[in-house]
Amino acid sequence: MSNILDRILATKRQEVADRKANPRAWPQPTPPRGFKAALDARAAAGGYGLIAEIKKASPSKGLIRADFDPPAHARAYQAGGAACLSILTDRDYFQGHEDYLIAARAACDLPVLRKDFMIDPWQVEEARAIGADAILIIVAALDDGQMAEIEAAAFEQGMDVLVEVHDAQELDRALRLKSRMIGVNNRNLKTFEVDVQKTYELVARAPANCTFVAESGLISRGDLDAMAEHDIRCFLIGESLMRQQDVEAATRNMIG
Ligand SMILES: O=P(O)(O)OC[C@@H](O)[C@@H](O)c1c[nH]c2ccccc12
Repeated sequence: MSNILDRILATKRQEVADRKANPRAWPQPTPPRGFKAALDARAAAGGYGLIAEIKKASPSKGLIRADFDPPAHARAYQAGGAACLSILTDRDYFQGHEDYLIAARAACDLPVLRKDFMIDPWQVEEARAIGADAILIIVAALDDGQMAEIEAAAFEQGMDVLVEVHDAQELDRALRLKSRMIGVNNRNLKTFEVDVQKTYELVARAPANCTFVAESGLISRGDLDAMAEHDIRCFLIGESLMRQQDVEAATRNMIG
């Protein structure tokens, strides 16, 4: 039985093959905006470093936001105090699009993570070409050699890398890479189960010199304050902000 992550990766392999065969031409992007530096600056100043996600839909929740407007959401997140953006570009499972990233990034000054399933360094070049300032490496999706190759491609383009893990074994593998920006996804991508305890479990095993990001299932200011007691100050939040009519106010209430 294949799980949802396996299905997504199978679709992605086909998509990448099609894109390589019919590449789009992109305008020259502006230089990378420091993604990790923006997060670290907020945490160092005693605040919360928020990666606010622009997500229309997901395989676990279906449609999340009907009046989906990436540039407006980008401006609202920035005005509400977010440090960075995460923008889903996967079409088949998240109703994302690379044009959403281009439009959202042009509408604000925040560094942007291309949230997609990276399986090939070719996608890293494409990510930079559309303006991404950081990419995601999902440890559960790749072997060590693939991860290192994708990371090297990103660094070569001046981008940061968020390395995403879900258990202690994946964290050990993540720490063999060079990036010191580690995300714990509280959602298991194979079952969709969400358990914020994952963050608490793994923060204890992460080295002090890394930017540690708690991801998924964070709903309230209280969730963040509880994590801050454990020195977790950076967060990736999508659904709970995207569901609010007033995204700017919701963002400010979450981290202000
Ligand atoms: O919407 P949430 O529960 O706040 O979660 C955001 C983000 O963590 C989630 O979208 C995510 C984390 N890692 C991923 C990998 C692929 C797709 C999506 C994700």
